[in-house]
Amino acid sequence: MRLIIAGGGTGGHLFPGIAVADEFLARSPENEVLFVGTERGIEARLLPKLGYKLALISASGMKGMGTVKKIMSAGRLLYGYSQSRKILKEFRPDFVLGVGGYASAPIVLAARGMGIRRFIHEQNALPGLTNKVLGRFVDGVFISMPESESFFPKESTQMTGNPIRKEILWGFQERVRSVGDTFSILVFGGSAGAQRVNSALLEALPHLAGVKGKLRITHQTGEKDAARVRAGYQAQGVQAQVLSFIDDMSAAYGAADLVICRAGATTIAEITACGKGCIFIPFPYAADDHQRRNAESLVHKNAGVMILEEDLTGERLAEKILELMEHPALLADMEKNARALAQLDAAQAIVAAMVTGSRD
Ligand SMILES: CC(=O)N[C@H]1[C@@H](OP(=O)(O)OP(=O)(O)OC[C@H]2O[C@@H](n3ccc(=O)[nH]c3=O)[C@H](O)[C@@H]2O)O[C@H](CO)[C@@H](O)[C@@H]1O
Repeated sequence: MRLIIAGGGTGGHLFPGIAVADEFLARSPENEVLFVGTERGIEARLLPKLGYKLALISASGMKGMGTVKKIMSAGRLLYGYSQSRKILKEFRPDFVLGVGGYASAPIVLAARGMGIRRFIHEQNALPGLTNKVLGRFVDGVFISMPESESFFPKESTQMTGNPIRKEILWGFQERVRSVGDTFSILVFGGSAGAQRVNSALLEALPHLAGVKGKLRITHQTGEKDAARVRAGYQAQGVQAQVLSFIDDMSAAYGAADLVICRAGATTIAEITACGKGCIFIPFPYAADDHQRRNAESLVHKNAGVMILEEDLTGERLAEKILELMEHPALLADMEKNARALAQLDAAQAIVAAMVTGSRD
């Protein structure tokens, strides 16, 4: 069988797609997967390294744009639609899965026009514009959080969870925690890094001076901020491994006693799968403030704590870190509650539903 996985742009859309692709290929040596995305998305950088084929189409978003840009964007989507028809004719997939991001729209709609079975997966508590529209034109909608159910047709929507890459699932079983008197913190700001989170950490360091010898920090900054953040740690004499992107998230989660991060949906799914205590700092400008909703789904179950950006100061962040460092029982509770929310079989459920054509 052949499957097209369309969409991406950011890691939060792409990585669940990769988890589904791995599961689909594991089912039969005859199965084939083709990804479809844009040259600007993270897919163009990552998929070739992983050995996946990627076809590029033209697409861009429209939300929040002026009239001229909207017209240009509509033109790109139309062109993307005709490119998608060509890809579908050549690859002849049995089904198409849109994983969100604007690149999924042209191909899912072209699949509809050609009578090819098509599905979408929504990672967030509040769906993005692309998926809200596509939900009406697909055979099945897979959701990750119950909060998004009401945005899609009831009869074709299935709660599966958010697929997690196998290396992260396996890493969870092999995780290594800090030994002795050290405390490991993993800081990352979603797939692109987050300048505001980076600054907050640097601002927190003076308030953590009393424990700085115990801290082992791994900090992902995003491409543009690595040098500044590295210099910030050095200036304050705090040991930290500063990276622009972390390729091996499994090891990074495994080693962490505490995670400090944004609240992208795929991050949230991984935190639950790995059972990590977490301080979430939602990105306040994500569409419809969906990161806050994502974080709340854990915070309301005492499976994480949240600091909103409007309340974020170095001092506040340091206070939370110290509280969790000094009260391991609080952290252990959070870990247990996070793990209870994990849905570890999302990739299997999605592939099973697509292959059998039935909701299971
Ligand atoms: C600003 C914005 O709108 N971001 C959205 C985007 O976030 P973003 O792309 O940041 O996605 P998530 O936070 O959900 O996931 C990040 C993914 O990147 C991986 N990772 C991250 C850092 C790193 O160095 N290495 C690495 O591999 C993580 O393990 C995870 O798999 O898509 C998510 C899923 O639709 C949304 O919930 C987010 O709101």
